[in-house]
Amino acid sequence: MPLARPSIRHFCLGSTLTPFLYPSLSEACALSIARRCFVGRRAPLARCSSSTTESAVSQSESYYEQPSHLNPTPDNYALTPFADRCILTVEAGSGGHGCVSFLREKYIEEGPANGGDGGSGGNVYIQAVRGETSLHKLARRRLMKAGRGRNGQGKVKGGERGADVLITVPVGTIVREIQRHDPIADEIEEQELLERSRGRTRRRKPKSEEKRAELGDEVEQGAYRKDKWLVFPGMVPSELNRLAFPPLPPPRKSHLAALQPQAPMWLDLDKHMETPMLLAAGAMGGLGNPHFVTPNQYRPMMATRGDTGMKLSLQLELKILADLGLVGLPNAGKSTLLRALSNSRARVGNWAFTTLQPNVGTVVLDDHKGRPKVVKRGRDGLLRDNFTIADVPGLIEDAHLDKGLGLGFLRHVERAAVLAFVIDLSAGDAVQALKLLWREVSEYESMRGKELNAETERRMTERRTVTYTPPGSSSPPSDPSDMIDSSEFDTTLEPLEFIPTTPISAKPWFVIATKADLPDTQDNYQQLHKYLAGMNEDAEPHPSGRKNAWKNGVQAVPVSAIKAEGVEVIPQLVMDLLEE
Ligand SMILES: Nc1nc2c(ncn2[C@@H]2O[C@H](COP(=O)(O)OP(=O)(O)OP(=O)(O)O)[C@@H](O)[C@H]2O)c(=O)[nH]1
Ligand SMILES: [Mg+2]
Repeated sequence: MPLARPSIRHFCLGSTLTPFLYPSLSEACALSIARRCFVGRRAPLARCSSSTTESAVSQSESYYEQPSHLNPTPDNYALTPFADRCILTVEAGSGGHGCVSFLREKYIEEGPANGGDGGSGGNVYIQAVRGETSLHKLARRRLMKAGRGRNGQGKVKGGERGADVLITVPVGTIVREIQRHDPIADEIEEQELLERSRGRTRRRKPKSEEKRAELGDEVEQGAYRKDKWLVFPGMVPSELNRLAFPPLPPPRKSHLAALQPQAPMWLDLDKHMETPMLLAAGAMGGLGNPHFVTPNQYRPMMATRGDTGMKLSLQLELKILADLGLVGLPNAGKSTLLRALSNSRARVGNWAFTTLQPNVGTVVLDDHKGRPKVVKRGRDGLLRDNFTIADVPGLIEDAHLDKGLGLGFLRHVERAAVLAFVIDLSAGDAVQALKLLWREVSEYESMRGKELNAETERRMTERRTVTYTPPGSSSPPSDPSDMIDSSEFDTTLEPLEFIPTTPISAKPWFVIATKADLPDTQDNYQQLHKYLAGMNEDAEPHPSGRKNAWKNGVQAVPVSAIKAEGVEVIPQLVMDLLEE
């Protein structure tokens, strides 16, 4: 399909009309722009004389025809792989097995037990880091598994610890637990239930066999369990039947397990993390045969197997945390604006839905090349030298009914501190366009509000611990062999529930009126300006129709993104609004 380029013929007329982008129209705006203008700013790129000459016409015409950074050909863009949702199964490492071994030396035929303990399994950590921008790598991997501990060896050599894994995610990722299978936690719970049913309120410390023998207690006998015990290699079944097994040692958890987030896990990683955070601690290794030496059994022929690591099925969702979110109809010029303000190479094309995934650009306020600095401090009191902008796919009328690309992408601007409504002055009534955008944004807000209520209700009724239930059964399995492999975890991807943030309508916002270089756009801008002035003076209601909506001197900035005219005022405006 041939790609439609903008018709250029009449553009030149517009550009001659906008040497300073409507200074006479908006005294207030011009004043504020002048106030915000940086000292030593570069002159606007194209300043035309008021008289339209032949040469000016042809110059302007060639300006629009010449591909440039701001007027790129549709194939001039950088597309980074992107995914903002994924399901990930993480598995903590299983413990290595204990070892059954005996000292054998010259003249010591039947030496004492000297089997080492198994190493513990590797841990799974998560870290939100600034450089990451997408979850696509995790979406492809689907399973992250920590290393298994090595088995113990003779001469009381303990097994090596399993390798840890680190999951790095972009800042702004929300992690929610879907399912959990923790065999040791289940075992501990089962034992506690058993003890409670026997009428013991407090767990008694198990006495050692020696102590019991001293006290004349009957020594408890355990039984052989294939999933728990390891016996001396080469032992035949008849020997195994004669072997007296001690009671199984109580289930053990790594001391690191106390640092794990409580179940059900819900993490909002909205800050850069200097150190990783533990998600799942590795399981303990098995005990070597010296642990089972008793006065009666000098050479125990058994050791325990390492514990199985816990498995977690997690849902990850990225909600980009940009300072400024661009909201606009398709083809309004959002991506061009992003290119004009940052070094982004977002795709630009003269058709709707050129942008299909969010783009984030960084506006450098001071590039150490003599460019004026916007002097503003962030909330932490530090001088800010940049801010980020998120450009998302365009919204259309009835997007809340899933038309166009729906409202899903609004979640990327939902957490932005400031919103900019990008309105195309050449595409009909700007006021109507602004109202339409706000209508869709309010629909999104009410949708999220309902989700929040449902989520609060759900959390109130939900049990604190999450247990794994195999498909088709209503109660958790009692036999560990019933436990199902992680590959059978339910991996349906539902949108994550609402995380309470500032309502969108309560965020500071302003309007960027684009394509101000085109002819016959001044009237449209004037109408928009009048409407916003009326709204600021309470003569007009807020376009969202909400009560506590923000309207603290909303401005409309006329710009020509394609020529980078008028965009210089945006950084200072955003920095001022970021302080609101
Ligand atoms: N004359 C003029 N044309 C512009 C301006 N800004 C953008 N355009 C043109 O408008 C068309 C659409 O621009 P985009 O930046 O792709 O618009 P968008 O809002 O990102 O569109 P979607 O990604 O589809 O939502 C392109 O042909 C741009 O060259 C402007 O300030 N003046
Ligand atoms: Mg775009």
